[in-house]
Amino acid sequence: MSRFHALVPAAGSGSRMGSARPKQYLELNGRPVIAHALAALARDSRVDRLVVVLSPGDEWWETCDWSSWGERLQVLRCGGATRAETVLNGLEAIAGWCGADDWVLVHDAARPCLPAGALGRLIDSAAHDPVGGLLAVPVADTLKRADSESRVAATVPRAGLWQAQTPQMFRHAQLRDALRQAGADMTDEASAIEQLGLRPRLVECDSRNLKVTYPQDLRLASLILEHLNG
Ligand SMILES: Nc1ccn([C@@H]2O[C@H](COP(=O)(O)OP(=O)(O)OP(=O)(O)O)[C@@H](O)[C@H]2O)c(=O)n1
Ligand SMILES: C[C@](O)(CO)[C@H](O)COP(=O)(O)O
Repeated sequence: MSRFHALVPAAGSGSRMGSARPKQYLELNGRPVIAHALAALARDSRVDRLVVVLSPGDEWWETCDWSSWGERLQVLRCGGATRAETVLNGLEAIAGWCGADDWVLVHDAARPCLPAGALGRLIDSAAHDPVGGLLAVPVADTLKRADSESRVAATVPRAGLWQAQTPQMFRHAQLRDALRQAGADMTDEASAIEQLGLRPRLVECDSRNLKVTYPQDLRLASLILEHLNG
């Protein structure tokens, strides 16, 4: 039977955050951002192992206390120059024990507020899908395409447009093959799967599952976590 594993790319530098330490290690309601992301995944008992992929030069992981996690949490230091490289390196590294048909849920270290219900819905629906799927949010605002002078060149119809989030859940071997064939600049796993001619399932989530990208996102994440855990 196929198992479920989480793979958390955490080798980014957080350039848009502009902080002294990578954003996944910034303190958020008493613990690092990445600890919230891992805890959200761990809450679903179907998730077997949680694999974190760090940059080889990461100096921050060891400064946090992971002693309560035990062997369910595994740490790899094989992150790459792009998110896609980090994920591919992680998939290659776990190929020794991860079954080809096991499901891998790739989740950003920088998404600390994943609601339990959304994770459950993703696993429930993608596990019965021939391709797999991802959490995403239907676009809510009117969309403008800008010209080079920041003037509106066009209004883009939003019907059918979704914002991709994580987790993104695909079978190990298929995702590894897709990422091997795709360029290193793919910004999500679904893009690589789409390049195989497949159509990942969109599973609706909401804006609580934000990615901490800019400084103001931390305050918002803090409030969301209080609401989720309150
Ligand atoms: N070479 C990289 C780049 C990104 N990531 C991870 O991918 C997730 C989402 O990426 P993003 O928000 O773009 O993170 P950063 O690359 O750190 O941020 P920025 O683009 O602002 O530099 C994060 O968990 C980040 O650590 C990674 O593992 N390896
Ligand atoms: C995978 C992702 O979280 C989906 O929104 C995202 O693509 C991460 O990278 P980005 O460069 O910040 O879009």
